[in-house]
Amino acid sequence: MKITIIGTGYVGLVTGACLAETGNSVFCIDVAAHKIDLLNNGGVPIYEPGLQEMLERNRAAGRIHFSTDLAAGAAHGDILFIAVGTPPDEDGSADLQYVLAAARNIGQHMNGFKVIVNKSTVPVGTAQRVQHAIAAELAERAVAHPFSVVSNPEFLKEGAALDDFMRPDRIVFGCDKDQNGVRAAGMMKSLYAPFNRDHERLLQMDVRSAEMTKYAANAMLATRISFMNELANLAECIGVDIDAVRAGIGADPRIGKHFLYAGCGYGGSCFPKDVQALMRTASEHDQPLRILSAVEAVNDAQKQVLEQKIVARLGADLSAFRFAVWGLAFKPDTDDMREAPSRVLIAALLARGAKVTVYDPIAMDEARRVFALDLQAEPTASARLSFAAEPMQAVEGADALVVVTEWNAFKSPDFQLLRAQLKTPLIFDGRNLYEPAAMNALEIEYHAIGRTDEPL
Ligand SMILES: NC(=O)c1ccc[n+]([C@@H]2O[C@H](COP(=O)([O-])OP(=O)(O)OC[C@H]3O[C@@H](n4cnc5c(N)ncnc54)[C@H](O)[C@@H]3O)[C@@H](O)[C@H]2O)c1
Ligand SMILES: O=c1ccn([C@@H]2O[C@H](COP(=O)(O)OP(=O)(O)O[C@H]3O[C@H](CO)[C@@H](O)[C@H](O)[C@H]3O)[C@@H](O)[C@H]2O)c(=O)[nH]1
Repeated sequence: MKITIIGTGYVGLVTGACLAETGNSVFCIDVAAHKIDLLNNGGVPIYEPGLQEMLERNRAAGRIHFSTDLAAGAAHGDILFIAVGTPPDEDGSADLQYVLAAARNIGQHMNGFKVIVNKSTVPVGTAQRVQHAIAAELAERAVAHPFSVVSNPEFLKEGAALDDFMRPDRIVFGCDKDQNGVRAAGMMKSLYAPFNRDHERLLQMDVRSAEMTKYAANAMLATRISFMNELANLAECIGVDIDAVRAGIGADPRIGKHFLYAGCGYGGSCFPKDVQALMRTASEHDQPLRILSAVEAVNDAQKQVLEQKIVARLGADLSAFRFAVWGLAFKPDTDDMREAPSRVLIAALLARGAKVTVYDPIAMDEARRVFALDLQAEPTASARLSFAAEPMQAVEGADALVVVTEWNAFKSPDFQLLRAQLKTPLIFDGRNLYEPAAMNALEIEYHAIGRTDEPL
């Protein structure tokens, strides 16, 4: 099929690559000319495992093209995916300006029957707004091309995006019941057939329910994490190991063992903004979601837990100390630092006068960009932040190591070397990577999340 993807970010680029991989002719559009130039020169603007290779393969086969030409994009695809950002507005609601701009562009240039698919995460009712935006442009042009707007939210996780897309748990899509909607549903089923070989993955529903499903999924996952983080904080006070509790409750299939890890808070471009947007929708309808208010408040507090542990151990004035920080991305296997807990921690340490040396296996370029912005008004703090070329270099002569992201490379370091490199054998671990008993044996003082130092 002929497919156009509008927006070549994490979702658009992965969607485009995977649909090209299954043989479709894919045209990717973005307003950011530098991204399109990079893609046309063989580069990839984001880090996502396997993406570079998949794009190369499909580019060589002539199945994927990149352009800033919206008119050509609107003409190319029978199915047009909108995969642009929906960042939080000032009041927490999803900012739909990019989605509606893409819709207007489609209306200005479409040239026949089109299926327009909302892939972006958008509030209930957005498909209708997209529909009106396109219809208004068609009316302006005095043409009457038929079209249908479909909701097809995306559930991929960064760092595992290709696998999630190629082998999805489910593909949710919502279509209208009118003639164009039925035609659109048929085209969606054909497009996704290669990802639905067992005939169990496609979940068709009405448009509004599909829109809501995305927010419900992220809100449920965020709730699990805040629940575990709050229990972890209690566990520390009463001599309980949260990791043992996780194993114990996770064995119940009604709870499940996945996505139950306590840590230093959830980040990323999705959970924080989607929890906020759903709360906003709820309060607009006078149905406040009290659980989600708590989920958000717990997460904001959890991002400060490492700082609190450091202050409890070393004092409020940290100007005599230098900290090594391992992990900057909001999770492993991505370069994405949007809402990353590392940013909250590093800002707090610098504000308390500390020196900080950071290391991340992939996100170093992004970190330089992000901290240049975060610290632009604070040159003295900025001067106390340095970037290491490898993990042990960050640790050398540091007063403590703080682990913020659970990259594989941090899971089994040479502990003897680590101990020797640190000025003080002191670790604060926001991701519970190490065994407290083993740290005891190595005479490393170890502070983790919700764990005791009792040998297991
Ligand atoms: N990142 C994820 O893991 C993930 C997963 C599932 C769903 N989502 C949702 O998907 C959407 C996109 O997220 P993302 O992380 O890919 O965003 P992103 O910021 O990485 O990419 C968005 C892209 O859209 C482009 N763009 C903006 N306006 C445009 C326009 N009018 N025409 C063409 N291009 C335009 C931007 O230049 C940018 O390259 C969001 O709604 C997000 O909530 C994200
Ligand atoms: O047990 C866990 C699991 C995750 N996290 C944290 O939660 C955040 C989000 O992680 P993850 O969900 O793996 O990454 P995302 O790429 O943000 O993916 C989420 O957000 C996407 C965008 O909406 C959805 O498509 C995905 O299904 C959903 O998992 C990260 O900071 C993790 O460190 C924990 O603290 N404990």
